Amino acid sequence: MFVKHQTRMCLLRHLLLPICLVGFCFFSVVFVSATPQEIPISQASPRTGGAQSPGPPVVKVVIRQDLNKKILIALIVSSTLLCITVMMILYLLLWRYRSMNNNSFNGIKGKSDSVKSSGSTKPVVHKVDSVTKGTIPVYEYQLLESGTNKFSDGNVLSRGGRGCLYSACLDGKSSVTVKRLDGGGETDIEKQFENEVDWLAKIKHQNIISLLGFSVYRQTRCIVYEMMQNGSLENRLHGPSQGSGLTWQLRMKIAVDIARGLEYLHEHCHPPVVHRDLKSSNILLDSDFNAKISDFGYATVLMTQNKNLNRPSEYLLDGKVTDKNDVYSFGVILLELLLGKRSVEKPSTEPESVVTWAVPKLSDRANLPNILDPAIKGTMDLKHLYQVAAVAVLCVQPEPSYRPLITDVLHSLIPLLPLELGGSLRIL
Ligand SMILES: Nc1ncnc2c1ncn2[C@@H]1O[C@H](COP(=O)(O)OP(=O)(O)OP(=O)(O)O)[C@@H](O)[C@H]1O
Repeated sequence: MFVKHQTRMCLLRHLLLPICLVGFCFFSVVFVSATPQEIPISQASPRTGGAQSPGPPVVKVVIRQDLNKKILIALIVSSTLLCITVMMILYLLLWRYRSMNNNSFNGIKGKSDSVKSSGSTKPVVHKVDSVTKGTIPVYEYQLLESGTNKFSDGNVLSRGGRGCLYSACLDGKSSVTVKRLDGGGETDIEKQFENEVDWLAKIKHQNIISLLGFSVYRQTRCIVYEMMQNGSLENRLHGPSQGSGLTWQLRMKIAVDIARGLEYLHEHCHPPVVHRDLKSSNILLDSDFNAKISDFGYATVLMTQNKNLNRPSEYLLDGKVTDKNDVYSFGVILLELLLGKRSVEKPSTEPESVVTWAVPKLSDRANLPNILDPAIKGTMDLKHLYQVAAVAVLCVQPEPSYRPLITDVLHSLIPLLPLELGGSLRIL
């Protein structure tokens, strides 16, 4: 409503000048037409007595010079009117073209007609109705531009396949993360952008990344998220620190956090949501190592290509997507946490999935301590280790129906996590 009102006001403002000019011309015409057209000159003879003799005829004298002047005025007025009408049409067309160009986005299911992000340089944040419920702040592009030092290289957190991620300071205090996607007209990027914003606008959970807002400017789409200071789980496990900062307990906390986020998607969202792109690079860690699931770009989009080898084979075969797909991906992450190996190792020849590498070895649990991530060797109760490994193997079963529900996974992990980290394990 607010945005519609604003649009109407803006239209009125733009039309005011032409309306005034037309009004002025209209009154000029009325005024000219209201002046006498003829000047009658009567030459009546003096009346004598009661007898009335027919007087001489009234002579109407039309002054020729005056007539010419009126024709001239009429011509000027009509040509001015014509000019103004043409100008008004051109002006309206130009205004419409400019507003379409500045805000060509028709996504978020039509809601972003309301996105008025480029008209002014004022750093204003509007709140508009989200797709379904709640509100999503719409940031002015200029605010994001200044918050990221004009999207400078110094602010780049990561360069992804679909765009760059920047750190930004929007209110002068806390920092946020801005994902900038260029090529918004391309349907693939547009769809992912819409998916991401649509889903995150609806989903609010402690273990799912928070959407702070978005912006649409020409072909550029930006999504603003909360800052996750400890980056991705992938980077923590396989980056320079090689998992040394992640203790056994912290790894269990991360596993439980992910399972909680997934349980929310599968069991508490109506209809259930399948993430479809769960992997360690999409698990983000905040300053307290709380894990949150991110990247909902594929949450409902049917994939034609499968870049993610974390995904189970049936995904490729018949394209059916069930919540068990996410359970498989969760199992892969659990194996990464236990073994410290990447989901897909890329040696010189064939890439090998951690599943095909680890599952045969895990058939004999006595092998487990030998293949465990060296960073956590000897730091946990062996019974707990076997239990977690058994859960991981169940999750990556080739047959989806043999995999457990994420809620069962969660409830088998909670007793292994200390009370102070959100589990139910009491350490005496
Ligand atoms: N909110 C955030 N706070 C801090 N770092 C983040 C945040 N979001 C993403 N990152 C970092 O940026 C990396 C890339 O994230 P992004 O979502 O841009 O990936 P992507 O471009 O979708 O790549 P891919 O398609 O391979 O998943 C993450 O792995 C993480 O390290």
